[in-house]
Amino acid sequence: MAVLASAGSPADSQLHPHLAHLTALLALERSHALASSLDALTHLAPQTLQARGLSLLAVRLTATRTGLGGKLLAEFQRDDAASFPAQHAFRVGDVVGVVVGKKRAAAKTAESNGGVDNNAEGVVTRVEDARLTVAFKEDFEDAWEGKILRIDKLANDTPYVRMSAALAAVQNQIVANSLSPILRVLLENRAPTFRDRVELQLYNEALNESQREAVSFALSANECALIHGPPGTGKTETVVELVRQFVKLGLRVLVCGPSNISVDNIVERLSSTRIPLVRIGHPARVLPSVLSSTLDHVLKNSDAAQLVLDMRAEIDSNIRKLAKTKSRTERKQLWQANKDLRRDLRTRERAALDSIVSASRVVLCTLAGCGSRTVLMNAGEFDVVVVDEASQALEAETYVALLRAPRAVFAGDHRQLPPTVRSANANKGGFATTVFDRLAKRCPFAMRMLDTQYRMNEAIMGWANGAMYEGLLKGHESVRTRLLCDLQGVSETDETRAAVMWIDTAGCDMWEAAPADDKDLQGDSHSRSRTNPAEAELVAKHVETLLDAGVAPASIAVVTPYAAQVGLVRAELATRLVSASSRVINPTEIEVGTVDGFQGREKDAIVISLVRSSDAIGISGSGSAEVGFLRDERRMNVAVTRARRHVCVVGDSETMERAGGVLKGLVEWFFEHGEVVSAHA
Ligand SMILES: Nc1ncnc2c1ncn2[C@@H]1O[C@H](COP(=O)(O)OP(=O)(O)OP(=O)(O)O)[C@@H](O)[C@H]1O
Repeated sequence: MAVLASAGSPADSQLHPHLAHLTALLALERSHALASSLDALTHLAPQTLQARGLSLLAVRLTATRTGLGGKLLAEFQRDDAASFPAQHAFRVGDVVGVVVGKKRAAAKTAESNGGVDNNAEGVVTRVEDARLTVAFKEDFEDAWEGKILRIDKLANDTPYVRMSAALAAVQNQIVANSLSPILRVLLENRAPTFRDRVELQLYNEALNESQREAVSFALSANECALIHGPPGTGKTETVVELVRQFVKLGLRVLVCGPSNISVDNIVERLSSTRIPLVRIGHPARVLPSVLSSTLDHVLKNSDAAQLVLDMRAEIDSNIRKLAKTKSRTERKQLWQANKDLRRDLRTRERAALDSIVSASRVVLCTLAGCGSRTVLMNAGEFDVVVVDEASQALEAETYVALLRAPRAVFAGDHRQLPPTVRSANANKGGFATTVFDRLAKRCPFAMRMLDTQYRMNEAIMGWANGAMYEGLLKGHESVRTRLLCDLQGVSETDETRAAVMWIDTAGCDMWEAAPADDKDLQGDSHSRSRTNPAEAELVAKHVETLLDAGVAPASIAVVTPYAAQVGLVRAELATRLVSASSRVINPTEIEVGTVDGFQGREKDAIVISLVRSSDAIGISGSGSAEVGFLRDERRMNVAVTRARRHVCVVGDSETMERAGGVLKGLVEWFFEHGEVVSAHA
């Protein structure tokens, strides 16, 4: 890959085999992720792109302001000032590119974002009916003034660039023999070591025994420790306590997760403590509740902000003058003045940002965010990195964070789904295997499991406990017997009294629909191809029964492994619920999604549509039914453990039993411990 092959890179013979393998897989994944966007942008007609929601045509620059970091905040509207097409897919946080005219220049390679030879890339900060606001690092006003423009949604290449750079940096450390202790454990197969424990003075006295043990154990790790948190066991609570303990010891902590939401969950809980912390990340991409912890916000309220206020005022006054000036020469001068002012502003703000970051005891950002300039400036200054949702993080992206500290704690659950990998070949090569997976397998002694869950009725927990957690999980007494009928306004019915239920389609000829294209066995495309219309009807009927008993729509979610089934269930719910005229329910309040998309979430009632149902067709030579990626036990684990009070599986028990393994066990457990109803009933 480009980064490893660059000047000063090690010779092939010095490449660490595992890093070389990861680098190759990263290249596959990156080109797969960028290819579809690149293809569309360079080969589809502008009108087609607009119809698909990927481009906005015939727009103009209507206003500019100066945002934090000297960024140019540009507002765009359609030339006719009308609303944007309803189907557009532009969202806050998206990376977009602006082109003068209607056509994009032909792509060169996938190396630049989307392959376009245009560097006017920005991040969407606001989406309104007829106005789009985008933040740019550079000035483009003079190029866009008075012109008809086109805005395209681009693939975000930044994470891939940062992962590449991290792998190359680690490789260089190997050559220089300067690997940090945590990287030595990972890449030289050294065993993690632990020091003597010290007595703990907890901030959160409510932590249970296993949470306390996990905190104390992680504090004693010299290189790394794993905190295994099955669903609802208070992983985040534990991580928050751990971070506070690290700070108490005088350490500087970098807290990361693979997604913005994983980071924000911790920011939300940590910000109520008095620890000086800062959340690094584009404000457009963070939860509104944590905005006040973002670097941009802290900067705005710092002393340094005063210094730059005058400069901003001058820029904005130039912008006002520009609106009144007709002279081309004068306009050019004003643009140039603003360019210079913004550059100056950026330099000053950068210095201020760096001083805020270095004064923070705790810095929080995504794993890929650790490769940003702001964090890089502080490289080497962190004592420990804490990675939450580590079992959802690509190994390559984890290295971006691991380069910043000698020691790490990983929290996650390798019994739930791994990170999504789009390229089938990268997946086959093991790109979804996480650092957490590797360490949990190689060094189980470096892991502590949280054993008390605060989410599920005991019957819901039961199957997952046996199948995934060696029976070590306990239900806290506050949740052990919780049912839907205990909720206010919910009446007692067979359904609301049942924690675990199976609506069985066996023998009902409710077959799955033939896949549209079964050739592509890559996870998501494969999943998109399966539906089961009769099952969708049963799901909608069950949801209606729950609503009739008084369960709130927002307390119910439907999950299914197959993306195509999501659409079918939504349509079925809309038809069924809207046609019942006595009901004042908006069917969209009931969340319907894929199992993969619902990881990390929970609801009082979960209805699972299994989809797969076949008789002789699809039975393999071994006699087991072909059930595709439903067989992944981690997917079933995630599906079932989203529920607090009620989980209802709608599916064909015969097909599942023939599939064997975890699915056979699921049927047996539900049939023994739950309410079973035939779809015939
Ligand atoms: N020791 C405890 N005593 C009482 N409640 C607790 C305790 N630890 C966690 N909880 C509660 O359990 C719930 C789940 O906790 P938390 O969000 O930390 O879990 P998690 O493991 O991060 O969840 P997920 O499975 O979604 O990753 C929260 O409502 C939290 O307040």
